Amino acid sequence: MHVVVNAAMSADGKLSTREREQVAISGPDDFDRVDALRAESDAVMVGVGTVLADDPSLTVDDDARRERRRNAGKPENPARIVADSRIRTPTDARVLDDRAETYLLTSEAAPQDFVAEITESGAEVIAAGDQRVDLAAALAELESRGIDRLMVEGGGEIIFSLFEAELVDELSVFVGPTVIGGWKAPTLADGDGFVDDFPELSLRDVDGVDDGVLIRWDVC
Ligand SMILES: NC(=O)C1=CN([C@@H]2O[C@H](COP(=O)(O)OP(=O)(O)OC[C@H]3O[C@@H](n4cnc5c(N)ncnc54)[C@H](O)[C@@H]3O)[C@@H](O)[C@H]2O)C=CC1
Ligand SMILES: Nc1nc(O)c(N)c(N[C@@H]2O[C@H](COP(=O)(O)O)[C@@H](O)[C@H]2O)n1
Repeated sequence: MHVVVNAAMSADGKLSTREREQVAISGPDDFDRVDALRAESDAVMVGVGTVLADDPSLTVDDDARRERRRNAGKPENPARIVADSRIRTPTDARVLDDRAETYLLTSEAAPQDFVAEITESGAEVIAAGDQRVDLAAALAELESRGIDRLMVEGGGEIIFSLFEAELVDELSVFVGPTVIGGWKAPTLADGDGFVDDFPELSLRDVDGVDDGVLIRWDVC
């Protein structure tokens, strides 16, 4: 499986505010690039923190891109994946609507009545890990279901865990023309953080997009 992490951060490295409210950091050209990246992916993944904060749809906006997917024999939207160890995804979350297939990655600690409720909402539950989602095992399970190209949109906690598990192949970051600030505002990689064995990145390219910069790295 090829895993691409894509996110937008402020010039000071924040993904959103200390209140975890969504901020449009990207401009129109970057949002369009993100839409194209979604359309090229088999699935788009977020952590449940992002579902609770943003209630994203994770679908492809552009009609022509959806039509191209249909013409290629694919579902019009990529599958949606939420890492949600104990099932905190609300049953009325947009990721559970019928516009795309949805997988919830959970752990053995997920209450069985929640599993039943979420399955009834139409999502497929994949349990991997005791207390937290074992991302390597869950991604291997997704690969066996035909997901070869995975785009991860965040947030900071799930991005850190994917780097920690050495599962990221590519990182693209849009650095936008704004300053958010705040010790408690989420950053690109939160979690426990590394103290050594830092993941190394190899610069692929840098482009001016909107009033910011798009930086793309391969993970070494
Ligand atoms: N600017 C951008 O591009 C983006 C910004 N955001 C922002 O990020 C914030 C949400 O980020 P976070 O709070 O960090 O939440 P997150 O979206 O990274 O989800 C973290 C949650 O995922 C679950 N999880 C299950 N297994 C896990 C594992 N192995 N490792 C880590 N987490 C696991 C846990 O419940 C954990 O609390 C929101 O404020 C949202 O607006 C989110 C996505 C993109
Ligand atoms: N690429 C990007 N730029 C920003 O400025 C952002 N705030 C985000 N946020 C991500 O996009 C998701 C919203 O998805 P929908 O448009 O509702 O499908 C949000 O949940 C974050 O993952 N991304």
